Amino acid sequence: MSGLIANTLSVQGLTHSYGGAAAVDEVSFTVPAGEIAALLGPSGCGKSTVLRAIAGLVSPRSGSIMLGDADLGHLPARERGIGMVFQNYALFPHLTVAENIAYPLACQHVGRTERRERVTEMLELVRLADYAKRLPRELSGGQQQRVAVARALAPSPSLLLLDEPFGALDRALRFDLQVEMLRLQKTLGITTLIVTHDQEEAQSLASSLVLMNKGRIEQIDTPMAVYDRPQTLFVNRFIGQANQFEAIVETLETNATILRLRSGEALSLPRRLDFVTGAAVVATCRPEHVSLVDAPAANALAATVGVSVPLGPSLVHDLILANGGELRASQARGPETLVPAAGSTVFASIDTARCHVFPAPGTPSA
Ligand SMILES: Nc1ncnc2c1ncn2[C@@H]1O[C@H](COP(=O)(O)OP(=O)(O)OP(=O)(O)O)[C@@H](O)[C@H]1O
Repeated sequence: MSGLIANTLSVQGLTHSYGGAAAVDEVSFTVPAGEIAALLGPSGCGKSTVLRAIAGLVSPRSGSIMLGDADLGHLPARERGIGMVFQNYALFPHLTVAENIAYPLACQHVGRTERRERVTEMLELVRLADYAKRLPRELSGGQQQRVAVARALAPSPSLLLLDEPFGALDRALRFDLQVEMLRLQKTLGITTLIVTHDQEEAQSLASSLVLMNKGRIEQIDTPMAVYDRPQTLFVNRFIGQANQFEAIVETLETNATILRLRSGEALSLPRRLDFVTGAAVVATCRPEHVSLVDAPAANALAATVGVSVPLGPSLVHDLILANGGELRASQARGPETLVPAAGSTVFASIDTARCHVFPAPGTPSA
């Protein structure tokens, strides 16, 4: 496609409330020109409200939304040059595939010949050239969504907004369409913002994740950084899996910190944490940073095997700690890997260099 100039999307201090309660509070982020960012967070955290404000479908109480040099806040929705794709496709049921794609062009009074050329180009782009004359109900869910994408792209928008675009599709099809979407986005180089509550989808599509919770931003980072270096307990628990231990900071040394777990055992971390002695904290570790050993050792917690489940290339163990708490461990699985019997006693060795420690929720610094 020619003529597309990618623009940076910049959202600053966006705040909105429906009635009294704040739905979005001082949200700021940028999506660099030509990149994909994902707005990610649990249901009700305000993702769709941010998207609707950018699209011009709600008027935020305050904040600015810029696309390149254009202040979108002063433009009506139809003049913002934004393509949108929703979860429910929203195709016109009585129009053919070609007519659906041509519709926004007709609204813009694009001439018949140019319209036809553009529809052909879009159908080829989403690989549906043979389906032009079909009605939406004669297509699969995945094909309907590709038509919705083609229709959004037909008027050459400067920004593409996707709201849970693959939410209605099954897992395998979702993956196919995500790959397809990445190919399209790379081909067109269009600045794209996708809203999803599916962390895998966000991680596979976006170069940057904007993590939201209760109307606020918790962290903005690359998918790898939010997984490896979560800044809050919420992010740590929302992205991937995390075992959690309530603990007190017992000793702070130059290059080590000893945490006393609620269960009475100690964990020694090979770095000095930025807490005071006696602080209530929550330590977390990913299942892949817990390994099973058969003898007591430093940073190894006595446990009983609840169940061990092979999940593709991994063997996942659900362990029960001496104090009744649960702990999940995950190890790479080979043909020779022994599966421990349920009820057997093991020691769960925690890689404390990979643990994260956060203020306990409810403490003054949390
Ligand atoms: N039209 C509305 N009127 C009143 N409250 C609303 C309206 N739309 C959303 N809300 C409220 O605003 C908050 C944020 O909603 P929003 O739809 O932006 O969240 P979301 O993160 O997109 O959720 P989901 O993933 O479930 O779609 C929620 O508490 C929701 O109940």
